[in-house]
Amino acid sequence: MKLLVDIGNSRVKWTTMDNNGLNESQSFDRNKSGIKASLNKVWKTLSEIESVYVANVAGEKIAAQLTEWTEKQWNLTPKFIQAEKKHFGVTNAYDEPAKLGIDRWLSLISARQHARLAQCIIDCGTAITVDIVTKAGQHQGGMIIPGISIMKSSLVNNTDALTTDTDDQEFKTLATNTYSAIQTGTLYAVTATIERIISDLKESFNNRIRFIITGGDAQALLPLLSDDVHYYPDIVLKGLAFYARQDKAKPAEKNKSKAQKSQISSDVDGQEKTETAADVTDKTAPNTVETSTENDNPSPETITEEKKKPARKPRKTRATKPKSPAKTKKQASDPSLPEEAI
Ligand SMILES: Nc1ncnc2c1ncn2[C@@H]1O[C@H](COP(=O)(O)OP(=O)(O)OP(=O)(O)O)[C@@H](O)[C@H]1O
Ligand SMILES: CC(C)(CO)[C@@H](O)C(=O)NCCC(=O)O
Ligand SMILES: [K+]
Repeated sequence: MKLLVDIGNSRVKWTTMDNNGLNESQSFDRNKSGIKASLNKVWKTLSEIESVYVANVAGEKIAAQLTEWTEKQWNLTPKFIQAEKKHFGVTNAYDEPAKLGIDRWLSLISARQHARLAQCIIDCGTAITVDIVTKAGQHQGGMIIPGISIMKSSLVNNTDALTTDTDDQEFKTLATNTYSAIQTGTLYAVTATIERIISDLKESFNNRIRFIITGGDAQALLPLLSDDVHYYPDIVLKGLAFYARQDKAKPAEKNKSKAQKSQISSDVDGQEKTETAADVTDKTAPNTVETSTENDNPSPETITEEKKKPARKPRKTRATKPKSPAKTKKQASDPSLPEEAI
C-alpha cells in the first residue's frame, strides 16, 4: 500500500492507495508545535506501507518531522514531489517551474488527466489559488488570493474591535453584528472574485472551459457560486497518485540518500510516461470523480461528474450559509458543457 500525503498550510490530508485505487481521504489540523503527535495518532495503526508520496507547501520543518517519523516507524523515506516543467500531459507556465506550489501542479495534473478540456481549478484552502490549463495541457498561469480564514484573521489582527469570537450562529447578509459582518464581507469578497474570474475566463475561452472547485472551504462556497462550478475533492491527492503509479514497477525504496530523497526529478529524457487516468481510480464513491480514459486522441470527452461529497461536520464557528449572494446551486454534471474545448 502506498501512502499519499498533502500537507497544506492549515491541514494535512492523506489517503492510502492500493491496486484498486484510492481509499477515503482523511485529514487533521496542523499543530503549530509539530505533527508527530498527530502522526502517532493517525498512522500508528497503518501497516504494509511500502512508499510515501508527499506534496508539501508548508516548509522544511514539517517535511523533516514527517521524514523522521516514517524513517523511524517504517524505515521509509518519503518522496517529496516537486513541480516540473512538463509531466503527465501538463506544461507548467511558471518562469521557474519548481516555484509553482506543488498542490497547484498536482491539481493541474489531476484535472488534465480527468478530462481533456480547458479547465480552471479554484483551490480554496489557506490561500485560494486559481490555475488554468488548456485542452492541450498548457498551463496558462493563475492567481493567489487570501483564503477566507486569512481574510478574517487579518481583520481581527489589525483592528482593535473586530473579533470572530462569538457563539452567534446567525447570519444576515447585511449584518447587524461584528461576527456576521466579517462572515458576510469575506464570503462576498471571495465569491465576487471567483464569479468575476469565471466570467472573464468564459469570455476568453468562448465558454469552452470547465470550472473546478476544491479545498477546505470549497463546500462552504459552492452554494454561493454559479451552477457550472464542479466540486472535485482530494484533487491534490489524486495528482499524487499519478506519481505513485508511475513508480509501480520499482521496488520499495528504502534508505535513500539525502540527495535522492528530497524530490522526484523530472524525466531525464523529457519523455512522459503514459499514465492512464483509469489507473487512479478512487474507491470512495460517492465522492468519486469518474475519470475519463486517457489516450492521445480522446473522442469525444465523456465526463461523469461526481455527486456531492457528504457534508463535513459543521465547525463550531461556521455561520449558516447565506442565501445571497448565491444563485441556487446545481451540483454535478453539466450536459451543456461543449465536448470540444480550447
Ligand atoms: N474540519 C475542518 N478543519 C479545519 N479546517 C476546515 C475544516 N473544514 C473546512 N475547513 C476550512 O478549510 C480551510 C483550509 O483548507 P485546506 O485544508 O484546503 O487548506 P490547506 O491545504 O491547509 O492550505 P494551502 O494548501 O492553501 O496551504 C480552513 O481555512 C478552513 O476554513
Ligand atoms: C499558494 C499556496 C500556499 C497554496 O497552497 C501554495 O501553492 C504555495 O505555497 N505556492 C508557492 C508559490 C506559488 O505557487 O507561486
Ligand atoms: K491545498
